[in-house]
Amino acid sequence: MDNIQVFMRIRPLSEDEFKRDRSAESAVHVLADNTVSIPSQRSENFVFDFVGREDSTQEDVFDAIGRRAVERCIQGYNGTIFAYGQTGSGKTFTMQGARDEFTGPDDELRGLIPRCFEHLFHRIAEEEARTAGRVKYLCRASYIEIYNETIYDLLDPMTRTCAVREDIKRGVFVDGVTEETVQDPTEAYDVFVRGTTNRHVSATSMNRESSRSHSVLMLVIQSLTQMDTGLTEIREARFNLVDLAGSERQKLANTSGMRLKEAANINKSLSTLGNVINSLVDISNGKSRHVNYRDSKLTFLLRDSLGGNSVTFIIANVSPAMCNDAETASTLRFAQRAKMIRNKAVVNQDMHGNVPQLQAEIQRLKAQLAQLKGPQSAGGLSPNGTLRSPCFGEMPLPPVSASGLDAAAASAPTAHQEHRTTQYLLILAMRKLRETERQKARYAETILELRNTINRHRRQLHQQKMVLKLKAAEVAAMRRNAPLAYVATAENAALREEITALQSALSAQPDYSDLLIENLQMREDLEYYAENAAAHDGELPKKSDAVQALEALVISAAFSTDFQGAFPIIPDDNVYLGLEEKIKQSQHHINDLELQRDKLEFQINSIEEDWQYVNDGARRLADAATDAARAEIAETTMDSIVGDQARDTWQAIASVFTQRL
Ligand SMILES: Nc1ncnc2c1ncn2[C@@H]1O[C@H](COP(=O)(O)OP(=O)(O)OP(=O)(O)O)[C@@H](O)[C@H]1O
Repeated sequence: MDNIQVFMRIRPLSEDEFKRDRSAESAVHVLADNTVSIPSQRSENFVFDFVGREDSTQEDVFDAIGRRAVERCIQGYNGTIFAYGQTGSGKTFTMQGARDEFTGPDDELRGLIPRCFEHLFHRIAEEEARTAGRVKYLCRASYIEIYNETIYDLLDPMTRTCAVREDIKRGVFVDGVTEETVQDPTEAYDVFVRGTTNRHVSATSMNRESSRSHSVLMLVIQSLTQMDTGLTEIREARFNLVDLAGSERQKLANTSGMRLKEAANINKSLSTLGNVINSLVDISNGKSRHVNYRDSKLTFLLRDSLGGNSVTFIIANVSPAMCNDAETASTLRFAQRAKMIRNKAVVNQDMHGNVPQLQAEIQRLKAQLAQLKGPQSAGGLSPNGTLRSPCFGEMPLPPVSASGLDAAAASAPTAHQEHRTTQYLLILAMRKLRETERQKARYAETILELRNTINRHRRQLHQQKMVLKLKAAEVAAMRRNAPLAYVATAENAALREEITALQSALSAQPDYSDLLIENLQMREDLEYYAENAAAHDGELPKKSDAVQALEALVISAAFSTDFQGAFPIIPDDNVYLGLEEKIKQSQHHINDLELQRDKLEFQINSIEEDWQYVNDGARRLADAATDAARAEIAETTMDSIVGDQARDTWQAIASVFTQRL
């Protein structure tokens, strides 16, 4: 059992970060070659297998990680390198390098991927030469992107999306993904560049950012060794180079539509990764836990890399800036936890040969078994012709022909060598048997998990139906209460009409000032007449009497009934303002009610739509005749669903139908 190896890499401070912090002080303090802390976050000390400082070169990182990973893959072990960290922390720089193009082995800034290609093919050439051609290597490369919980084939962007599947023979694999044979670093790098270009093109045309998706470059390294017996030993290692999406949590607030779905899926896949790691850490500490690998495409696909059959390396990339110290601390905590996971890597090997060769080998082995293993040994032949194994108890042996025994006796000088071959083949058989047992246990676990999920979703479905009913009742009640809204609207309309009438009456009324002007005019006239009255005393009334009379006339005229009828009453200003305020309040109230109604209707519609998709999809799944058709229905239905609960339910239903999704 080997722990996952964790390497931390601090990138140099960027210009923007320097401007923002106005300081070049690093948030990360390197205390020793493998120990760091973040004082501004009052963090504990973090201990890793290797700490790459700001001035670490790409060559340093390759020497610490890439070279070791390639060596293990050449021997037949699975290997994985993950680059983890917040957006902009240097994941792509570490994995790919500074440029999108491959400028050759002299480029100092090329990353782990090109360097691994170079070392891999250099070692293959060495091994083939050392064994004088008895060992031959074959490499295949594929390249995928996981975005929004969907797998895209980056080497064939025109194809539909791919599905992750599992079977006893191949383990977990991406079904239908393009695999290209590569024979040297340039061919391998060409595959990588093509995939990267397709990723950028898709990102631009589909309006998505590469920092929001995971990319996985997968190499299958097969070695074929020709044995003296005529049999061929096949070793197969899978080497995954993974550039993860930015590890910061995506904000769901003020996000909607595709962006909301995207952010929710990134959070989901990252939190699943965190949950898987937490469960594995618990298991390493002796607790019994179920690991939910199937909760995200990434963890399911890379199941072996986390707690399984793989030599795994995690590179925790961080920024040194003070403004990123919280994210940096979070990355280091994640990496610290991941370091506790224990993997069990074994060489993946198998034997192949034609039927006569295999039959001959079996005969020879049977003979050796009969000859070399006595009934006294811990594992050996019992008198009744069965093989006692320490692991499996008594197992019946295939019949041994007399000629086989004779042949074995005749070949006594090579008995020791053949005994070793027998042991070797038996170990292989045992391993296979154990692997099958483990697989069976895993299937049983998965079935149990699915049953639990289905039951949980049944309960959720029931609850959702209840919620739906309640919401429908609420809407019905709102609709019943709608007369209130109508009353308010009618009241509002009546008030508006009243105001319009008042305004038109106001404009139709002769201006009071006109009357005053007329009054003043008349006063002037009166003064004129009064001045002349002295000359004509006795003919005209006195000036003061005339003014009084005129004023009395005006006042009495202004309040006479006839006058009131001719000029509508001007409302008081306060009444007018009060009315306007009332109208405004009614309008707000109506708007609120309408908003609430729209919101509820929208929620109900999306729930109903989701369930419609789920039901339709389930019906179509039941009718679908082939696995491929079922997988397609499962994928397209999933894309159409927005709500999380409906998605979970659909995943459970779809996986029951398709069994392997
Ligand atoms: N060790 C380093 N030395 C010099 N420059 C670096 C280093 N690491 C990262 N950079 C630079 O920092 C910037 C961000 O790096 P990069 O794109 O690799 O981040 P990332 O983590 O992959 O971001 P995303 O999640 O958005 O893909 C790039 O301009 C890159 O060239």
